[in-house]
Amino acid sequence: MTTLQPSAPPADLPAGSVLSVRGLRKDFTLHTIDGRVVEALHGVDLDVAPGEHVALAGTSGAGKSTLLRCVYRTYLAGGGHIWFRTAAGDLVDVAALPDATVADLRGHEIGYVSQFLKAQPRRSVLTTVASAGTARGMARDAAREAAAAALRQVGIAEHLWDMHATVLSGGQKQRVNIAAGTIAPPRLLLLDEPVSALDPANRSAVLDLIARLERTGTAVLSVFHDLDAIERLATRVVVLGGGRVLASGPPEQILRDSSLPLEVAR
Ligand SMILES: Nc1ncnc2c1ncn2[C@@H]1O[C@H](COP(=O)(O)OP(=O)(O)OP(=O)(O)O)[C@@H](O)[C@H]1O
Repeated sequence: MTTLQPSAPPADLPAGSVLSVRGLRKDFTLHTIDGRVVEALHGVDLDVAPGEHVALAGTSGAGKSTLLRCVYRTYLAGGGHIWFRTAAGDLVDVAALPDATVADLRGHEIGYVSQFLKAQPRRSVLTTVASAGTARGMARDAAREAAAAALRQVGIAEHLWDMHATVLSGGQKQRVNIAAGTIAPPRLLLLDEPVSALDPANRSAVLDLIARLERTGTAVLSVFHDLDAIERLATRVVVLGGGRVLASGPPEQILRDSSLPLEVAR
């Protein structure tokens, strides 16, 4: 994978932010359709502070998932910077870091939970969650204890813990996924529709867990297709449209602004 050229962080980034995205651009070239270019992000700026939960909103195709994937470096940015403040206090540009450093950050400081669990074959539910903890530096026994607590919290019954995660239902997998993604809370948690397959009771348990993480200082950048979840959890909503930031503000203001292109369900 290639990387952009590293550069020094600008002096005017907010002092306390965990994440400061500046001028982020991303295009996709569709080689199978005559090299057509899809312009997904056109120069996005946003900041997330510790304990802050920034929810991305906007119509389908606005660039929300692409933004999360650029921050996690699943996609390489086409331009701009993704400044991340590490636990050691260094500001690093995720868009320009070597792959090995990105892998290390993912292991310890930046978590990503999508709507799908990538379950390893023949690995039990408890081991799936515990190994996410050991990957973040927890001792084996502590990770198994924390995994049990996280599974209880998201309502996965004990008789399921020794089953292979691959055989669970969609909603069960999604809850195992969130337990694994939050077992050792990262400094920055990226959430891409983490409750899309859940019934109301389980959804509520997962939202409680995310709220608790925020109170312990985890910075969250999320996509929820659900106005309730945004109202309950977000401290700020950033509305994207056509790959640009259209508006940013507190949920109570943004979600009631009928002039904004929001696409969320009640
Ligand atoms: N891997 C890809 N290859 C080509 N185009 C892509 C790719 N990923 C995203 N896009 C395009 O980038 C644009 C933004 O997509 P993205 O998935 O970020 O939107 P979104 O706001 O998350 O939408 P939704 O709410 O429907 O999930 C869309 O036009 C999409 O087709």
